[in-house]
Amino acid sequence: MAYSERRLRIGYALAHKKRNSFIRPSLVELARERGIDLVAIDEGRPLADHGPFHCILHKRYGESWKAQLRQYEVRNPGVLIIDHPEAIARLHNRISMLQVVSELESPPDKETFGIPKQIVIYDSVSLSDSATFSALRFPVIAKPLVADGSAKSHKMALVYHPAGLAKQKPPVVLQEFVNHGGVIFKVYVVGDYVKCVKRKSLPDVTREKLESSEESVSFSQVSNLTSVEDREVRKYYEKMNLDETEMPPQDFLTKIARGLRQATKLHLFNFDMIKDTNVGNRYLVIDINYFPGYAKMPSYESVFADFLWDVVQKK
Ligand SMILES: Nc1ncnc2c1ncn2[C@@H]1O[C@H](COP(=O)(O)OP(=O)(O)OP(=O)(O)O)[C@@H](O)[C@H]1O
Ligand SMILES: O=P(O)(O)O[C@H]1[C@H](O)[C@@H](O)[C@H](OP(=O)(O)O)[C@@H](OP(=O)(O)O)[C@H]1O
Ligand SMILES: [Mg+2]
Ligand SMILES: [Mg+2]
Repeated sequence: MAYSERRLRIGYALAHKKRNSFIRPSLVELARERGIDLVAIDEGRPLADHGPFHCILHKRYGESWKAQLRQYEVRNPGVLIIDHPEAIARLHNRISMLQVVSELESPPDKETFGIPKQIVIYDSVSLSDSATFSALRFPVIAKPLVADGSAKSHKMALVYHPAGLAKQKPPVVLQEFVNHGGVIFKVYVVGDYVKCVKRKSLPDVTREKLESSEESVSFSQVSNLTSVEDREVRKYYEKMNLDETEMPPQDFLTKIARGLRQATKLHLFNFDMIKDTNVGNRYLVIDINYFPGYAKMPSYESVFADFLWDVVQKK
């Protein structure tokens, strides 16, 4: 790629934790060498007092912030907002998030994709009414409906039996648990760039396990776990070899990523995918996250420098 004399000014508005994990010196330096200046947007001052920017990267919420972005765009029609709050909001609800996947056409390839069967429950009365969840097979995962990045929104439970539902807090999504060999594929999307990595996931649930287990078990952010306390689970991971798990084909992932990008109008997200062990070559998307932990992606610095340069040129 030819980098001209032109320099790009990219403003970023990120919460403290995100800023620390994403805006690393290695990113700032590589971007600078390639003619891109990454400039912090100070939360304590109005956005209008900042700039000018070619592009604004952000993961910040709230009505005031949304209004400021709208106003900034009106006053600076050349600025590129990555991404628009209305588009991001779709990922803050675990039903609308996966609805996008269901609307995509699964390619007539060897591999197919979809989402697990799920329902949403808004009140405690329905949680104790077996008619509500008669269409679901247990175990299920109870996930908070809201997925806004808060610690609460990551708190889940693997519910083995209907009796375990009483403890769950509506509004909650009940999603069928699908055995997938304990490996999850995290597919990072940065514009046209698509990179898949493997991570540890929840272990498969055998029939014996289902019969002998208590009603439910709580967990949070399994794929980011650094230590595992449960002895049985630890043994499962020791036996499982992540390296031996075959990656889904890149062109298959690229097609899904492109479909999701077009449908959501988002540039920066990742999606979690599992492979159903009971159905050959059937993949299920279970989660989509806006602006995920990109620094865990190999060479994220150059991927972002290329992306920012290209996306501003296209505007
Ligand atoms: N339907 C499912 N079948 C099997 N395992 C699942 C299913 N849904 C979720 N999991 C497991 O639970 C984990 C957490 O679920 P999910 O990804 O929806 O939560 P999250 O808190 O939004 O995660 P993230 O940290 O990626 O935002 C997954 O990484 C996977 O290991
Ligand atoms: O990259 P993966 O493994 O998918 O996990 C990410 C979550 O999905 C993101 O939601 C986290 O970012 P936020 O804490 O800003 O929501 C993000 O936090 P990070 O950027 O601080 O690493 C990660 O935990
Ligand atoms: Mg996830
Ligand atoms: Mg998520």
